[in-house]
Amino acid sequence: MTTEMKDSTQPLFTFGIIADIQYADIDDGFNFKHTRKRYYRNSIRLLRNALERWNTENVKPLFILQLGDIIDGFNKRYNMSDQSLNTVMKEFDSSPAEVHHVWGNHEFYNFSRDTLLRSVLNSSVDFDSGGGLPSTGDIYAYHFSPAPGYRFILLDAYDVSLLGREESSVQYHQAITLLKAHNKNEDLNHPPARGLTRKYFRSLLFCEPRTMEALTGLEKRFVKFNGGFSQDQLDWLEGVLSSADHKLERVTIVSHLPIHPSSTDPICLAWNYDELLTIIQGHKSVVCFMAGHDHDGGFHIDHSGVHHLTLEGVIETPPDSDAFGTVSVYEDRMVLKGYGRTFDRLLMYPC
Ligand SMILES: Nc1ncnc2c1ncn2[C@@H]1O[C@H](COP(=O)(O)OP(=O)(O)O)[C@@H](O)[C@H]1O
Repeated sequence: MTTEMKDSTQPLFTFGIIADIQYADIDDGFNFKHTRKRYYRNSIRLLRNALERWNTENVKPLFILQLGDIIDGFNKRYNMSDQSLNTVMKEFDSSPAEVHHVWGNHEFYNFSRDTLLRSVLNSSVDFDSGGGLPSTGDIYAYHFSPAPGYRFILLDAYDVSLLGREESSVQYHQAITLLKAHNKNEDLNHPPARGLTRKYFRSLLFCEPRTMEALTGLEKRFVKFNGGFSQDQLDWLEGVLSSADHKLERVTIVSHLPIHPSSTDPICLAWNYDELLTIIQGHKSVVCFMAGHDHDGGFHIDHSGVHHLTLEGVIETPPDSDAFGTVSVYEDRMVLKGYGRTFDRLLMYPC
């Protein structure tokens, strides 16, 4: 190989990914169902491990994607929200690259939407690449292009939600109407009836979509700790993706909530995941969708060849392990190098 020829093993660029740090200066605990241990103090040590790794990689990441739930909701109860956010952001000071922050439910347990928009967690302020924001001012979504031919889009999965929205807002009204139509429980964090198993569902392939959703447990997503994407945001996304198609870009979309039922426990899905899927499957530029929220992680390649990666959560990762990754971007693929609980994955672009 001559020196002029491009070395195909050398990535065009790399980036880091990490999800659900949920830091709090409190003793270890458990998730709601008491099935998973949560290591609240140690999560900052695992973030440190990730940053140390990214700082010592041969090819330093160009940016880091922090996929939401950076501090835990318990901070609010102990009046430690600002203090804990400062602690985590101090760790990020040693980041070798710019950090893009996604917002999850725990951001809204700690802060109002207005506060978040004015906070260090609003990375759109630094990285909006010109006209990148939806026209409605308080949707936290933007896109950026770290290298020619590549675009990343951050979505606001709590745009229509009971979390972070004023009760008088249109979005709150839409959220409560939708939730109550699907969830009859007094406590809206408690999911609606489970539905039947997937095995039984296979024999019922031809039933109505709504019945199918109930039977497969997809209705479980209608809980207060999830949210959805407004029509304004979907219209904006359509526009960004049409432009990316036109420019023959490779697009990766990120949100706190996963949008493919096969990439997560359905209790973690965005409410209108189906509308998102329809949009991204209609745009050939999209190669990958990354999310957090389901701490067990998940992965699926949909019928359009789009990769749906749900990253394992730091908060439920034992102190002797890790949960983060470095993604190397090539002309025909992305390669995820996972650490600890996070798997290595080859993400070939759809043809
Ligand atoms: N089955 C349930 N019934 C009632 N509340 C629940 C249920 N599952 C979760 N919650 C509540 O919803 C919120 C989010 O749940 P949690 O498991 O802590 O989510 P996360 O993974 O985002 O931390 C918490 O306040 C939790 O207590």
